[in-house]
Amino acid sequence: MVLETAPKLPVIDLSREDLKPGTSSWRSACNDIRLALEEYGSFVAVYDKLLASDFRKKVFDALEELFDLPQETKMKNVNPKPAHGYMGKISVLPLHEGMGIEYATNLEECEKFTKLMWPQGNHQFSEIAHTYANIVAELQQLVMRLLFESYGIEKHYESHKGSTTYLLRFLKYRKSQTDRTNLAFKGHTDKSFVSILHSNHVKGLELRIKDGDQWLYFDPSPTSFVVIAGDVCMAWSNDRIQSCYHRVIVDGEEVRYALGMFAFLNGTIQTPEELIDDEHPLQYKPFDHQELLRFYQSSTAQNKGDRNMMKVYCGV
Ligand SMILES: O=C(O)CCC(=O)C(=O)O
Ligand SMILES: [Fe+2]
Repeated sequence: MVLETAPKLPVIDLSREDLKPGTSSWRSACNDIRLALEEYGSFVAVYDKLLASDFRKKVFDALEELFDLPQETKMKNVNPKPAHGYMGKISVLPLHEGMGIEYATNLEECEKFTKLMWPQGNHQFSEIAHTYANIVAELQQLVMRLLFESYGIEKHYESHKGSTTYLLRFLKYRKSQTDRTNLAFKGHTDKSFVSILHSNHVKGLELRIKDGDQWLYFDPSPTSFVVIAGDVCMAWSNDRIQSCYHRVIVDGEEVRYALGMFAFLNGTIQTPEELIDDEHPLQYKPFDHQELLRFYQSSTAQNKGDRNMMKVYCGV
């Protein structure tokens, strides 16, 4: 149950004109982001870049058009990595359908996906997916830059940015006519470094803050993006940041459309030495993100849900 008295997620405005390196608003954004991620594993970023030229409406119209395609077409979105390709009626989540474009900041990848869905072509869709992916990648990079700077490790930021790739997922949720459950996406932590979620006006995303047993609900708005720390960020940060446990509930009759941008890293991931000290002894050995995904994939359903999976995989 979501308690009426539940605290709200921190909200951080990243659209401000004066948010420039070296300014006091930049320094306070650095601080706010680190505190939010350390205390909540998540925050709401206010970012207005979808609003220009009615672009946000085009995004959700495109999602509707995509999910209206026949089931056998959507099932052509195949990717062996976990939660990268089509998930839907074939999965154990009857209320949830998802599709994904890996490396979505590249136009060719968006075109490849579009060609699978619309062999006759749909130039507009690939443009929209590509533009959306790049807007949200820019937001993710801003968040990372602020976070690295607040830890005093800005010298590592460019290489981090250079090794980041993005999976864009399109999500649709609706109330089931037959099932009694309203749990559309069961509680989990993401295997990404960070994830950025955006949805239409329909509520559903709930998040649990560190060590708490209360669910906080997210109230969507056209300029709100939920930034969620994934398990990889938790290991990288030496447990300073806890990955955020979250789920999706569908209650009403309205269809919920959402988009998730998941950041993954190439190459070996290790905790920067600046984040290791007497108070924070090293918790995780260096690891590879793709191998972590394979480990996750080969785990039993029970281990997949284990909050200690990172410790089992690469704990010191
Ligand atoms: O639909 C959402 O807002 C959340 C989706 C999600 O948690 C995921 O795809 O990992
Ligand atoms: Fe998730």
